[in-house]
Amino acid sequence: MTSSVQDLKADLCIIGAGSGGLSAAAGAAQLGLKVVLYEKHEMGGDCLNYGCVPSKALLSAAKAAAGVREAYKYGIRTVDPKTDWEAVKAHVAGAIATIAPVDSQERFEGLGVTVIREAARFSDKKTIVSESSRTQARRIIIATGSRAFIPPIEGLKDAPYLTNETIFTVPNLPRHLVILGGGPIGLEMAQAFVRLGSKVTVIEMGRAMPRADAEHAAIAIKALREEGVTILEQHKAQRVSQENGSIRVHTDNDAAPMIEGSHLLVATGRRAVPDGLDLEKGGVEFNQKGIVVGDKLRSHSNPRVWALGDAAGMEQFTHIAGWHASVFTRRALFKQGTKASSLPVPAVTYTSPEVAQLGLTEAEAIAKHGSKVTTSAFPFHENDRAIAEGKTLGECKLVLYKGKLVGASIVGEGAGDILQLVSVAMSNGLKLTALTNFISPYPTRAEVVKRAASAHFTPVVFSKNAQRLVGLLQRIP
Ligand SMILES: Cc1cc2nc3c(=O)[nH]c(=O)nc-3n(C[C@H](O)[C@H](O)[C@H](O)COP(=O)(O)OP(=O)(O)OC[C@H]3O[C@@H](n4cnc5c(N)ncnc54)[C@H](O)[C@@H]3O)c2cc1C
Ligand SMILES: NC(=O)c1ccc[n+]([C@@H]2O[C@H](COP(=O)([O-])OP(=O)(O)OC[C@H]3O[C@@H](n4cnc5c(N)ncnc54)[C@H](O)[C@@H]3O)[C@@H](O)[C@H]2O)c1
Repeated sequence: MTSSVQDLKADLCIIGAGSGGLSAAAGAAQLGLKVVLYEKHEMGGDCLNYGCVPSKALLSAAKAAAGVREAYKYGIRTVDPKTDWEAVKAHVAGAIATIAPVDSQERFEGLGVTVIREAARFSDKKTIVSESSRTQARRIIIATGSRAFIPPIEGLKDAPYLTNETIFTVPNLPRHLVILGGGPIGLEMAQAFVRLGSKVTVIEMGRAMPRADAEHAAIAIKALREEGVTILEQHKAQRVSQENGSIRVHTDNDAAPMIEGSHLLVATGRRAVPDGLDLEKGGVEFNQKGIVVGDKLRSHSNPRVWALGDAAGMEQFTHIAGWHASVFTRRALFKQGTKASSLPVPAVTYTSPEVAQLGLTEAEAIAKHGSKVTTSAFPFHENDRAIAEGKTLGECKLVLYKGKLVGASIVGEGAGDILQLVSVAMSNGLKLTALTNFISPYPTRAEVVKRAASAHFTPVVFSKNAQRLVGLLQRIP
């Protein structure tokens, strides 16, 4: 520590200026609290710099290429698209640069937040220190995110592997990208690169998209395979070796015991990393998932401390980090009883087709509630907008327990946007009838939600009893 250490007092000290930390800082500062925010790297964290934004920007470039390839289906003649990798990277960088001001130091200083661009750590239970500062705070938020988990596979650490921090700036478009992991990162990147012209092989030790509805995941996986992605399920990577500039991944499955590629992307999950935080000095308990907090997001061992986003060891999404900031604000500042589990969690994998999940999957609902679980579904191939646009692959499936919504899964074009309708209904405890009792503009894809909900009532609405009732009512003049 330098001799000129700045002593600060704060209502709230936040470590990490990613989605969770920034949302909490903006809320608290605008409510009049004195906030000190530490960030050791880039403002905006993973989502802006190495996660959601670059991945969705890359996917959009890839979708443009796919659109050109598909144009003939609509009567449009084109030539085969060519990828200018430098220009694609410029598009990705441009998206980051356009959003960056919203997360910038200047914006947060404008809100009254003291921003310190240094690594922070605990020096005791209520004090955070950095190279040039010491902050005593009434409340402390740990929002330090997560990092790519590199599994202990023989030879991997010595191989020139890529992660989400390097894939978006890789110098040349990979000739053959081998991806370890068939989760959202692996599959989004697989589709992006195959569409941009790389050969792509995904090695997954279990089922690809393991957390999604099994039927809907299968639809998306089939579509990716049809586009040329090789997806090897039930293949566990066991060893990595290098040979004449290429990388070999050796698996435990004789069907494909060795895959050789030009580049290797590791996408085998993400872990919260406490290194450098001196959590023991802060009396903050930590395990391999993250900071030990319950549904209230508050450390059991040091109640002054809260954990938000990926550091809290729950679902790893930007919208969850934002929601955690909201839970903190409601609990700590407004003394409300909101918990992290108060609302159902949406998860969307942005492949084409998208796979969007909310609350329980059908399998999870059956495991939890048993045989009274039913589903009500509607296929995209009966949706007029999908037909008109030639994108009929997909389905909306509502999961019900005793007629009450407990989950939903949608696979298809725009699934993530369409899911929001169900999210509003479920989050606000609306009855299933709420999803039938509105005028849905025609022709929209989101009509599938109304049709799936209506399908649940069809047997009753058009039953013999209903026909009898209508017959009787007709006698009334
Ligand atoms: C490739 C990829 C694609 C993704 N796509 C999506 C998506 O489409 N939708 C979605 O919802 N989620 C997506 N995610 C997940 C999402 O990015 C994370 O869940 C989200 O960024 C978590 O936010 P956070 O605030 O917890 O952490 P982060 O955004 O990681 O921020 C943590 C910050 O803390 C800083 N920090 C750490 N330690 C210290 C310290 N000691 N002192 C000071 N600063 C520190 C870090 O530098 C970092 O800036 C994606 C992730 C990846 C990797
Ligand atoms: N669209 C989105 O919202 C989005 C996109 C990307 C990432 N994310 C977030 O980032 C997190 C991390 O994503 P991820 O895809 O890296 O992790 P993940 O945990 O979702 O998937 C990792 C996959 O790697 C497999 N795997 C692990 N070790 C293996 C081995 N040795 N050989 C073969 N397969 C192996 C696992 O079985 C698993 O299916 C996600 O949980 C998600 O919350 C979200």
